Amino acid sequence: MERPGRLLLQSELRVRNAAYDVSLSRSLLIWKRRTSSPVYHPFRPSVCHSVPVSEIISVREEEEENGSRQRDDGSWKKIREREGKDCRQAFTVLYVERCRQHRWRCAEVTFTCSDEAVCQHWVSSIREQLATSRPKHLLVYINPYGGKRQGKRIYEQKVAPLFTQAGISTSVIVTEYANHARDHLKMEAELKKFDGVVCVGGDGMFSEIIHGLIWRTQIDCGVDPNSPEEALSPCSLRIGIIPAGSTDCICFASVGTNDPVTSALHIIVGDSQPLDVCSVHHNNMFLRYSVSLLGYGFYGDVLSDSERKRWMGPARYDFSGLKMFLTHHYYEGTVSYLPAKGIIGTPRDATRCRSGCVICQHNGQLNSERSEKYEMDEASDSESSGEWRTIRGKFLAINAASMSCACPRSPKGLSPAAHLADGTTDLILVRKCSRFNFLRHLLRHTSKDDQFDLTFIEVHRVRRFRFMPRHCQSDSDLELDLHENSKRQIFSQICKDHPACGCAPAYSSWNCDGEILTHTGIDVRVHGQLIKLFARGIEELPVFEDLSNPCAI
Ligand SMILES: CCCCCCCCCCCCC/C=C/[C@@H](O)[C@H](COP(=O)(O)O)NC(=O)CCCCC
Ligand SMILES: Nc1ncnc2c1ncn2[C@@H]1O[C@H](COP(=O)(O)OP(=O)(O)O)[C@@H](O)[C@H]1O
Ligand SMILES: [Ca+2]
Repeated sequence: MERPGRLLLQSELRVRNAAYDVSLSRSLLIWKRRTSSPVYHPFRPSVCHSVPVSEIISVREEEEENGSRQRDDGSWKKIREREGKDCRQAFTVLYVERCRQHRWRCAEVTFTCSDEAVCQHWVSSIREQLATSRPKHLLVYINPYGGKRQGKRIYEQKVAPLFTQAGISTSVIVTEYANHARDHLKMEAELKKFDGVVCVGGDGMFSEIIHGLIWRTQIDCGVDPNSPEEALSPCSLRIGIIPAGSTDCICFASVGTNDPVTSALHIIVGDSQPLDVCSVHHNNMFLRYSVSLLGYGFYGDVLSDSERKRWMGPARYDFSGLKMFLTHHYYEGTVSYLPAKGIIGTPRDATRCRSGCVICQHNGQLNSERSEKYEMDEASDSESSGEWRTIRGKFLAINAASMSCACPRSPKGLSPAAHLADGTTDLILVRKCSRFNFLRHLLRHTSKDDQFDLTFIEVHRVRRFRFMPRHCQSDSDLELDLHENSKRQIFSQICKDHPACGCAPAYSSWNCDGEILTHTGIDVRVHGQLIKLFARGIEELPVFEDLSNPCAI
């Protein structure tokens, strides 16, 4: 916890029936019970509370009317009788309170004092401190169709009242069809009017939002969004995610929980978390962006199968997950990748990306220096200097995790040590193995055991990678392979159209943040810290009492 710093204001105020020394600095609001209070008890330790100013949600004056007080929002609150006759003026501070499992809730404390001018001075001083980096106008998109179809209700009941309390104005659009939000952001939205965009939905809905926003930013900055070699311009508007989808992995991996109230509070206090974005191209043609999982094989098949079972809601993933595990398809192809050099951290680290992550800061800085130095073409430079590595094989899954991909199904995620904003993605290759071994790997996503500590798994931290399915390889490659497996190749082509015959298909599809890609051969490049979320990364859970707590001083 921060030290208080220079005091802006200090008064004796009352909380309920007790006198408190209350102080405000740029960083902290502290209220400490005075020992001279009439209700002071010698055997009870003095009570001291402190709240970082950055975690104050709002402050409101309690207005007096007919002997009782009325809140700014119109609800009635009897303060006078409770607090003694000399206490006439009151204000209430709403602030963030931490609960279990990274959840935040809104707590409040009402201060009273006899002097109206003092009271107003407090309210205006606190409001002044809240003025920085907080959103005032937000553009909200709600997907009424995602998850359990509760997006609209979640927003109206849990989020909108908090935005109102915090004095945030909103423009709300309930989407009417897929890609409505994306196209509105691309072509219509008056972005200058807003301080941020809010996405109410799942990972697929978030994907729509970033596609609209990144595209629009590139057009506004004169950057060609189609070119795989262009350095993309970062988006200035932050994005808030109110989880209302099926997996909500982007929210879970950046906040630590899928809880609409917690997300709303991170938006209100104006948190900022940069995020890496991968661009995906096919033959120099832009396909999509991805921030969490790009998965071929197992996760691609689960997604394709589950889309046909949307009526099941989020349970569709469990059904299709089990089905695809039993199907046990493997796919052949070539993966080439450009290892991330000069960075700190590896995918096998014990350290995790947490709030204020120093690895993201260090590597983020390195990436921006690199892109200034080598603006030309990093990829072809490195290709000629032989930095690319190539692996050919049979894979059950090829996954690129640009963040941990933690979610309620797998609380540590697909790549537990991946970072939100280090400019890299973790490329996980699961080679063909027995069902039993694949199950061991999958089960380790849900336990403490290392899912990479298996002979058929390899993981690399990369800046760029390419995948080419075997049947799309060059003629010379194909000639070599034909001798080895010509029969299978012919059958698998046929069997893609006739799955009933029981042969394995030749191709899977890519699961790109929960959306299916139409092409299998792809070129993926990480753009470090391209977007920003209203989040602060997962907070470290307190292990022992913080000795720098100002209340202990
Ligand atoms: C037999 C025990 C198996 C346990 C395996 C658990 C592994 C789960 C890892 C899940 C990683 C999820 C990565 C996130 C993907 C989402 O982007 C995507 C779309 O989300 P949404 O739009 O909110 O629906 N979700 C999925 O692809 C679901 C994958 C589920 C796999 C079982
Ligand atoms: N009004 C709408 N009707 C139908 N589909 C929509 C609508 N709005 C958004 N979508 C699409 O719904 C899909 C799933 O959305 P998402 O919010 O991610 O839910 P889920 O997590 O359940 O997949 C996304 O592909 C998104 O483009
Ligand atoms: Ca990353």
